[in-house]
Amino acid sequence: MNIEQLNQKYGIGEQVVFKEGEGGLPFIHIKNEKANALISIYGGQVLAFRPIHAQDDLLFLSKRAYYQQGKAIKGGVPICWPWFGPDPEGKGRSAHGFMRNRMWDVIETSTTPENGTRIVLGSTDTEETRSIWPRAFILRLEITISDTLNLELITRNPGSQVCTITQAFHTYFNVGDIRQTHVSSLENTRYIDKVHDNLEKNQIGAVTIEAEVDRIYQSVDSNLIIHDTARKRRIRITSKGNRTAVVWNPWAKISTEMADLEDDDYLRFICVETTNAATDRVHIQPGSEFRLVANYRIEQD
Ligand SMILES: O=P(O)(O)OC[C@H]1O[C@@H](O)[C@H](O)[C@@H](O)[C@@H]1O
Repeated sequence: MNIEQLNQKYGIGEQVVFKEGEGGLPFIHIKNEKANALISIYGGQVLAFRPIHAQDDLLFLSKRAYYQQGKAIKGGVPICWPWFGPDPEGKGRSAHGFMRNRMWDVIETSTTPENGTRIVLGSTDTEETRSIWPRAFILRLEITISDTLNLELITRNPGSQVCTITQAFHTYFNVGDIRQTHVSSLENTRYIDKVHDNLEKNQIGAVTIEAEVDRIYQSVDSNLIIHDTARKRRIRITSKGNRTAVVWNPWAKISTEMADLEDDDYLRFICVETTNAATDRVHIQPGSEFRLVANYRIEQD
C-alpha cells in the first residue's frame, strides 16, 4: 500500500498520519492529547514517544541511523524476533532475528476510550521468511500511545509443531548523561556477564554504567526503574511474559566503531530490554499464542 492508500484506510484526522520518512520508508505520525509518537512500519519500530508534558523524548534515536531495507534502524524500540542475540544455530543469519529488518503490515488503527491511540502492526510467514526460519507464524504488535507507551508483541503458532523463540523489546532509552544514570530493582539478581566470558554474577546494589555493560539478568522483577538523574526523571518499565532483562551500553570504544552511532552517543542512551533471552526460551504449542508486554512511563521529579 502506498502512503495515500494507508492514509485513506488507516489515517485518523491529525491524530494518525502516514508520511514518507527517512530513506523513503513509511512512517506513522501520532499526535493525541496525551503524547506524540513516531513509528516506522519498516521494522515495526517505535522511533519516538514524548508525553505532552515531557521535555525530552523517552527514546534515543541515532542521528546516524540507517534507513535502508535490510538494515536495522539504530534507536527507538527494535523488535528482536524470533531470536535474541546472535543466530542461535550459528548459520550466519542476522543478529536479533529478521523482523527488525522487514516491512510490517498495518492491521488496524483506533482511538482508545482514554483518548490515546492504538496502532496494530503485524506480519505472517512467507516463502522468504520460511527460507530463513522454517516456521509458520502470525505476529502482532499492539502499540498504545497514551500517557504511557505500551507495547504488546503476540506470537501465534498456526503450525503443527511446537515453535520455540527468544525475543526482545531492544529499547534505546534517551538519558541526559549515562554517568548520572542507574537502574534499580535488579539488586541481588543473578546475571550473565557477556563482557566477561558469560560468567554468572550477582548484582550488588543498583546498576551503574562506567564501562561497556552487556548483561542478561535472570528471574527479574516485573518493575524496573531507570533513574535519569541529569534530566531529573525516572523511567518506569513494567513488563509481563519475560523472565530476563538485558542491560546494554557499548561505552566509548564500541560507540566509535559502530558506524550508525556518533562517537559520544554512548553517553546519551541505555538499553534496558524486556527479553526472553538465554535459557528464557518460549515454547508455543500449535494453535496457541504468547504475549510479551512492556509499558514505559516517565516520572518527572
Ligand atoms: O544490533 P544493535 O542495535 O546494534 O545492538 C547490539 C547489542 O544488542 C544487545 O541487545 C546485546 O545484548 C548486545 O550484545 C549487542 O551488542
